[in-house]
Amino acid sequence: MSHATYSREREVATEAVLRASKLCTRVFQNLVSASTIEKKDKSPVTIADYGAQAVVNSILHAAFPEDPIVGEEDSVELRENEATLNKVVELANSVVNQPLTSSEVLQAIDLGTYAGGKKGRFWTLDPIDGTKGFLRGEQFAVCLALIVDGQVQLGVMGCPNLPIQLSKPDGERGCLLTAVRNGGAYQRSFAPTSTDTQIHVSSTATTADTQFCESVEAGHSSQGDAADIASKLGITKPSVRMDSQCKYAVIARGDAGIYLRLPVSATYEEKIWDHAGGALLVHEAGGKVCDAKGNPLDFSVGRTLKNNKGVIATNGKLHDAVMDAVGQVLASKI
Ligand SMILES: Nc1ncnc2c1ncn2[C@@H]1O[C@H](COP(=O)(O)O)[C@@H](OP(=O)(O)O)[C@H]1O
Ligand SMILES: [Mg+2]
Ligand SMILES: [Mg+2]
Ligand SMILES: [Mg+2]
Repeated sequence: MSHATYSREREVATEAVLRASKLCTRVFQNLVSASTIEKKDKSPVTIADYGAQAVVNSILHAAFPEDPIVGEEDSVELRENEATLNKVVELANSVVNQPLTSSEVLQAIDLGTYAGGKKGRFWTLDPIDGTKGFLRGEQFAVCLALIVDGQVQLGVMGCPNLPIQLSKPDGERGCLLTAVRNGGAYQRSFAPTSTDTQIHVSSTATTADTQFCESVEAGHSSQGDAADIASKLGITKPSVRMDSQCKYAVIARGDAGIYLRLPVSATYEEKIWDHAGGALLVHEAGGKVCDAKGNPLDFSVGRTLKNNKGVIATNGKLHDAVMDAVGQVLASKI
């Protein structure tokens, strides 16, 4: 089968994500302390969010000046706060080759205001997915994806705190995950000499034996519904709770077989940058992704997944059984 390999896009996206990941780790080490956590001070993650978006957008823009970007952040509040802006500029410049001025940093951030849609190609960026995980020192991810005519073609995700092997939490951390449509899903470490290893979903066909994962945040996914679904599937092990699109990564690597993200409100629309790269990773690793009604995720309708409700990702073999249980539990709700 012939297909686009997006090799140049992949190379540039990898470089951008690795540099932004380095920036995030630097912010965590220098600015997050017991006292910021205790005070629920969100300023470190705000700085890392802006810095990572500036770095990724400026690298993308230099390589592909015509490509629009749908990014989570914009510079409106940053323009009001000079002290924060100075920190963002300093941090961004600590990971890029060509230093940026403050106005270039602001402009780079605002390259992310594109509306998305079904025609042409654009990037979508979540500079830090899992902001709450970042502040807790747990999982977060820098997530970048390329969407062409409404379909995700490339996903690159940097997960600085994710162990290379989930079963070895004290082993090497920092995973770079990449998927290209019809080209497979891959993982490597952050080490410059590391090379891609192809990854695959688990082959488990028995729901009762499966590890399921969900968000840490009760406000992002209905954990009550997830528990009811797990119980219908005969799953007795507690869920693995993890922030960010690292959940898609652990499904794609076969560490877990089911990811449930069940609607908590009738009005919330999932954002495309929260799912584009992760969904392609699972698909290319041999799994399946859809919404709570079984519909494919529709990345062609703007900045949100307004045609979908919730997200279910599985290793594929378990998909029908999971959707059956989801249907029973959510029947009267969606
Ligand atoms: N009510 C809600 N339902 C589902 N997702 C929500 C939500 N409110 C916020 N989110 C999204 O959940 C993302 C984190 O996902 P998870 O819970 O899987 O870690 C957040 O990304 P950011 O952290 O990038 O803002 C945010 O976009
Ligand atoms: Mg996010
Ligand atoms: Mg984010
Ligand atoms: Mg956010």
